[in-house]
Amino acid sequence: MQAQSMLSGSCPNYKIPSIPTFKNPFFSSLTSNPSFHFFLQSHNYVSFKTHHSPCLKGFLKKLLFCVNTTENDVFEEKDYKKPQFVKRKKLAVFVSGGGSNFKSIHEACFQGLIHGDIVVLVTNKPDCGGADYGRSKEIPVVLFPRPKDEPDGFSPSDLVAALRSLEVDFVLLAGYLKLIPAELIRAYPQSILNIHPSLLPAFGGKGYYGMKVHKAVIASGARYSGPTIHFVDEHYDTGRILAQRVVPVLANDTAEELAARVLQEEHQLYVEVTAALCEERIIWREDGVPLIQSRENPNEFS
Ligand SMILES: Nc1nc2c(c(=O)[nH]1)N[C@@H](CN(C=O)c1ccc(C(=O)N[C@@H](CCC(=O)O)C(=O)O)cc1)CN2
Ligand SMILES: NCC(=O)N[C@@H]1O[C@H](COP(=O)([O-])[O-])[C@@H](O)[C@H]1O
Repeated sequence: MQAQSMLSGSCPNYKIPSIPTFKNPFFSSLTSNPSFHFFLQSHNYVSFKTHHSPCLKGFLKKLLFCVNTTENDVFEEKDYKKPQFVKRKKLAVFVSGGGSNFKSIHEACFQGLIHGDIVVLVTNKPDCGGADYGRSKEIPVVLFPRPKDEPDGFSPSDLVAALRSLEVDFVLLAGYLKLIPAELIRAYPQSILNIHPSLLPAFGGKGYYGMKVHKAVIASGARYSGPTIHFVDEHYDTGRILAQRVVPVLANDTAEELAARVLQEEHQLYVEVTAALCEERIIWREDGVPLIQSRENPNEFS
């Protein structure tokens, strides 16, 4: 039996065919069914609990295969009587500056909006605002990369080992201004996100960071800008785009005014995306485009 795509949260790293599949009437029966919901099972788990109404029971058994399963792994119906659990995730955040995105994510974890915890802060600027905030919250602060001619700081292999020992699940770059080495990217495939303050692929790449981005946007005459969250690959800002928000660029905007408008959207967007990441609601389309599955309506993707 050919492995088929699945849509529940019970099997991460699954692939789905291109969007037309979601017009399949089965999906509407799944999500329109009032009994399909999930709730926070405990501090450690988010559970996807499906009260098996008759129409749902058979449907789930047919549908819920993962690409990475074989016939032997077909989930038995009994499996679906037990709620599907999602483990609380461990996050590493990388900063170089003020750390307002880091703070937004940390606060969202504390408020229960993100099913995860920040277990380490990594920075190349140990005296930056983000590092100060991390220390004030008793989050371990790690220096990376090791500055030239300085004994402190981690090498790439040290950093990977440290993240592994802390059981980090995902890495979030939030205003980090150094190139992430291939070693770390290999160690965390499809698990490193970055937020950039323009609508990539425009105004991205080497030299495009902080106010430089907003100045270039205004100078270009662009009428819209906004944050992009993308997966990180070996180059600056070329990884797969996961989410964007659009804000207007006003005729008399200064770079500072535009930066503030974009940053406000960044804070909301990074919390929403990190929440989806920690709830395993990121789904990879067959053509390699990552999508976010709606929490409220699992057959809706954005
Ligand atoms: N492997 C990757 N590493 C990083 C990425 C990425 O996409 N892949 N994103 C950056 C963040 N970023 C844009 O979002 C970015 C940061 C810095 C630069 C840049 O030109 N940096 C300067 C040095 C600046 C400094 O040290 O003050 C440079 O490399 O010359 C461009 C884009 C984080 N890492
Ligand atoms: N190219 C990377 C880049 O420019 N990142 C940008 O740095 C700022 C960090 O602010 P914060 O430290 O207050 O989160 C944010 O605007 C982020 O998009």
